[in-house]
Amino acid sequence: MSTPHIEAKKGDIAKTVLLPGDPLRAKFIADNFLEDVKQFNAVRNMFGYTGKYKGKEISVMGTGMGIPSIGIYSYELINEYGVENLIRIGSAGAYSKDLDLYDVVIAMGSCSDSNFAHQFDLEGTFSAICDYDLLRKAVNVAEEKNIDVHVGNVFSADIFYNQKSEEWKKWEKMGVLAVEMESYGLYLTAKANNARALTILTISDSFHSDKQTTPEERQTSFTKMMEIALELGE
Ligand SMILES: Nc1nc(Cl)c2ncn([C@@H]3O[C@H](CO)[C@@H](O)[C@H]3O)c2n1
Repeated sequence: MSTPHIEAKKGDIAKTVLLPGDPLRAKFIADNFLEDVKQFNAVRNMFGYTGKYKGKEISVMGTGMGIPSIGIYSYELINEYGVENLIRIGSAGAYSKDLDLYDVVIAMGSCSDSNFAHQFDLEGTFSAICDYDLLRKAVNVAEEKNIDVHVGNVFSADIFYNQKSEEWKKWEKMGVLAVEMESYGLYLTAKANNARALTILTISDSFHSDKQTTPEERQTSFTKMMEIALELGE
């Protein structure tokens, strides 16, 4: 079997899947953390792998950047391959001045300027939230590993280079911790298709300083969020 975007056979993908935006980060995780690794996807170079972490089966696959892209992959993983737990691990920009580079943020909720929710034709605004059990497990794992985590709202943007350069300050005033570009699409797709989802982010940029991480660091470091997410396999 296959889908328009994933060439895996039924049974190739574990019930829990880590979802970095960058397929090369998926390869990094497979190469450095998993055993008995099998690659299940290379369509459009959106690499996907299944292996074992501490004896438990888990998969990792890139999603690409943006809500449309993660909307495609999360929908097919849930509905064609029976994936139950979808855990995005990615980078984000800090809106909150309390966040430093490499801090870990867990997105309890996700705001957006996306139209992705229009498909559900709701008379009102749907609150995109993570799965509570996954959130609770992730916070417990972080405490056990002495990893500080910031849990709260994020902004899932459709635009990276926003011409309204001061727009982010309005979201900061509402207590939004950070900005990324996928969690909103993941949370809506998971809720609408009876799956569980969580987003764990590492701060790679800040709106309060010019400090930046390099693309190479973004691809290979950020291991704290990986270590938390890998423990969430069932
Ligand atoms: N809008 C936006 N802004 C900032 Cl400051 C970001 N820092 C990291 N990302 C994430 O990294 C990619 C963009 O570089 C996206 O997948 C997004 O999720 C960011 N996305």
